[in-house]
Amino acid sequence: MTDPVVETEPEELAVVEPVVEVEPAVEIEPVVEVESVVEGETVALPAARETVLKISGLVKRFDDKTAVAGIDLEIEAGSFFGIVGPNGAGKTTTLSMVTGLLRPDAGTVVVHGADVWANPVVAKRTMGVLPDRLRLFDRLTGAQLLYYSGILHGLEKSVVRSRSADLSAAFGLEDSLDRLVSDYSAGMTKKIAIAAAMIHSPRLLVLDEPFESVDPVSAANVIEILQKYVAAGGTVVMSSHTMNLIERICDSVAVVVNGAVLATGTMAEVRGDKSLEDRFVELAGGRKAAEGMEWLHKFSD
Ligand SMILES: Nc1ncnc2c1ncn2[C@@H]1O[C@H](COP(=O)(O)OP(=O)(O)OP(=O)(O)O)[C@@H](O)[C@H]1O
Repeated sequence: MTDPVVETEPEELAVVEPVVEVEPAVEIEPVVEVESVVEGETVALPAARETVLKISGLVKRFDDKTAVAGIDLEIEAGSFFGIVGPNGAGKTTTLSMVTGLLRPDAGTVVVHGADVWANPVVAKRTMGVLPDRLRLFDRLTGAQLLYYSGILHGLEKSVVRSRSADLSAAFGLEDSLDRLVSDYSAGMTKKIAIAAAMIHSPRLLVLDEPFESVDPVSAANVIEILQKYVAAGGTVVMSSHTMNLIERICDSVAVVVNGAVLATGTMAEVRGDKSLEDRFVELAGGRKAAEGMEWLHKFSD
């Protein structure tokens, strides 16, 4: 098969004035105040926020292994939602079914009213996805990957160019846009993949382990971009093993163990009076004592 020919103008991209602000997502009112009369007094009540993502009865089996055993979650617009769980808990399997990459055995996923499996074109239009294991077209340059991502989402070329410039500046990738993505470091690959997921300003970003391999300075940068996106009404759903990071940046969380949600709610509700890490370890079945490894303490030479 011949390599795809992509029309990009990297030189032009490089000279565009970089703007660090990422364009805000599709505008959604973050919190709506409504007037309500209670016993003669007028008080402001927060209106119910729109549900962006509704996961109902999601199940996935691989032969005799049940990876996801009936997950229900409802995520509101403007949430920064973290999914945490031990290795093999079913986080990636769940997010793959949410984003239309893996067909569920049972259950439904509805994104902004559109069923991901019954109405995939509409549902996927409102989503930006950072998949597990970075399934990217890595024989493209960074500029080409951003260009393709924008054009495939139906953006005008001029919009793709200006957003590519904004994103590459915001993610610190301006000097690497002409290099093949396959030659990027793990952290750079993650950043270009997140940038590609954001280029069409989706209402919902689903990010599987977005900060794995990303250095602390870049992570702080990416977090700031995501926080501004959420403040503008966008919604982030991300998985991570890094408890203090999730605790710091997410307002809501779900703890998934053995394919089931053991706790979900606001960060304060799930954490209680503990740290998220202690609560997580408690829900995940406690720490394992490292016994039976005495051979490791007697060196073979
Ligand atoms: N394609 C597959 N074929 C067979 N088993 C699979 C497949 N994908 C996942 N599994 C199994 O499903 C379970 C859940 O895996 P999953 O990758 O969703 O976990 P995870 O919570 O994302 O783990 P980690 O934190 O280690 O990435 C595991 O037992 C895994 O071995």
